[in-house]
Amino acid sequence: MTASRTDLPADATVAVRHPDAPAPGTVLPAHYAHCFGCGAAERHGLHLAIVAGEGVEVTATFEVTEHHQGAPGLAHGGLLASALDEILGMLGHLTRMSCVTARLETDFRRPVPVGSTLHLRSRADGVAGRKLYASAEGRLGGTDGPVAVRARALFVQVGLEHFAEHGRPEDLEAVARDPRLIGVPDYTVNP
Ligand SMILES: CCCCCCCC(=O)SCCNC(=O)CCNC(=O)[C@H](O)C(C)(C)COP(=O)(O)OP(=O)(O)OC[C@H]1O[C@@H](n2cnc3c(N)ncnc32)[C@H](O)[C@@H]1OP(=O)(O)O
Repeated sequence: MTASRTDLPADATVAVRHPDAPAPGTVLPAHYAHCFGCGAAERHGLHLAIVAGEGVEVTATFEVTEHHQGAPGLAHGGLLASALDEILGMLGHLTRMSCVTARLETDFRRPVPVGSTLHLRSRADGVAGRKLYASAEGRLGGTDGPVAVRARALFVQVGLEHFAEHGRPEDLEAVARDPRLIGVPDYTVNP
């Protein structure tokens, strides 16, 4: 099989849970109130409530509704990838790395019907310099249910200037006025 750009490199080390990471079972704060994946203020968002697990692992449940359709009665694949991206990105809460998705590889194994509950789980597979490698899955109906979607991802650690330089000015100004819109702790910026 051809090597993938999300394969763990030989120099990768184990991802370490930050000593100040929220305890297992804690619902993690949204990293941004208007985030499509986890923000409560985003009316059209997924509103994922993501829970810290043991080690560098998080979980969430995603209720698939008629607003998530791609084909009649079935979830849209891009939207499922968004849910996986979100639960993968939230691993940064546990490692205290401010990361953005560089690569996301998704396998769609089964159709996901409207009305189903997708049980999402992600975990960090390793770290190499600024790169965090992680994988995630979504199971239908229960944590032991059949795997419907699976993803592997590479996140790259960025400094706060990434957001300051590239974000839309009015949104950055809104955050400056109300810092509570950002729900991340003090991240480690330089590894
Ligand atoms: C708080 C976080 C919450 C997360 C919320 C959910 C996640 C998201 O939706 S994030 C939004 C979507 N993602 C983005 O907008 C990111 C857009 N991309 C970028 O800004 C840049 O390409 C970025 C930051 C990823 C990398 O750029 P840059 O900082 O210049 O680093 P660069 O030197 O190119 O790459 C660093 C390393 O990653 C590797 N890399 C970068 N992109 C990729 C890729 N697509 N595939 C494989 N490897 C890659 C590089 O090869 C390099 O490896 P090495 O260190 O071994 O040489």
